[in-house]
Amino acid sequence: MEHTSERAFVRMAGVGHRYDPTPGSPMAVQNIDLDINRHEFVAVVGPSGCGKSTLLRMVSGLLVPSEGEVSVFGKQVNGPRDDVGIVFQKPTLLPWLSVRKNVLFPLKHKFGRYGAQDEKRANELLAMAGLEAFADKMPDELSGGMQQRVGIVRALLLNPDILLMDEPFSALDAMTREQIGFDLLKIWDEQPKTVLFITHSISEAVLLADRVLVMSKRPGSVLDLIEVDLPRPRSPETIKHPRFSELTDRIRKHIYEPDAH
Ligand SMILES: Nc1ncnc2c1ncn2[C@@H]1O[C@H](COP(=O)(O)OP(=O)(O)OP(=O)(O)O)[C@@H](O)[C@H]1O
Repeated sequence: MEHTSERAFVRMAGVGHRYDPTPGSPMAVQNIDLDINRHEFVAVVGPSGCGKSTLLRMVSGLLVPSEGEVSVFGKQVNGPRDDVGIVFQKPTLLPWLSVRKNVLFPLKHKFGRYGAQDEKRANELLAMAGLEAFADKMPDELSGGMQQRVGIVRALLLNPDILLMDEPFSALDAMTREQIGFDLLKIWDEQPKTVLFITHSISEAVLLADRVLVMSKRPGSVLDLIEVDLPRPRSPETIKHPRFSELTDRIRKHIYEPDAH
């Protein structure tokens, strides 16, 4: 029997989707073959509307592909999964709950209650995200960057195997964005997860990921899958690495000169 650790943790095989089921209607994404290893960090870049979110929704199980198959640990995904945490562009915190209670809310929603152990873990994760002093504050007392960190901690508290992030930092200013990226890597290093991370920022993709999936314009397919062979831990120094500009240039060429390939 094949050993599970030798299998791709997330596998997309011939995956495609059309929102309009009428035969002959245009595909949103097509022919996606991608294996993601356990605890790998894969970033997805590509032009607007190429189907990045569609891809992410198919991995989450919220969307069933009209072609091909998505599987996790060898089991086909055919409905919403429990072991997936999702972080969107906006954290949508509940304004009437404190930061800690916001973070604990999904547990309460899922199991009807949470215990002292959960609160302890919430406090640990909040500390890891630099939010220790803000746990009892209300969301509107926090900056946008802090609120987004709360959203990430909330997704991590359920300890999902897979973390899906859909342009999680795009509403943030450049400085906060870079810092929160490094904070995410620190958390990922301490609590490894399989991450699928959508971004419009080529440099962010290279700075954070193990591999970058470059998608073509609609219907989105795989243009390139780039191994980011930059040393870890990544830091602001990584940006000065000559390989960093080589990799970002390669992606930029795909995006801005797609016909050259
Ligand atoms: N619910 C839907 N119904 C019909 N068409 C949809 C739906 N959601 C997305 N689409 C279409 O599918 C294509 C891919 O959309 P998707 O949101 O996955 O792209 P994206 O790469 O994430 O875009 P962006 O970078 O602008 O966020 C787009 O052309 C979009 O209009």
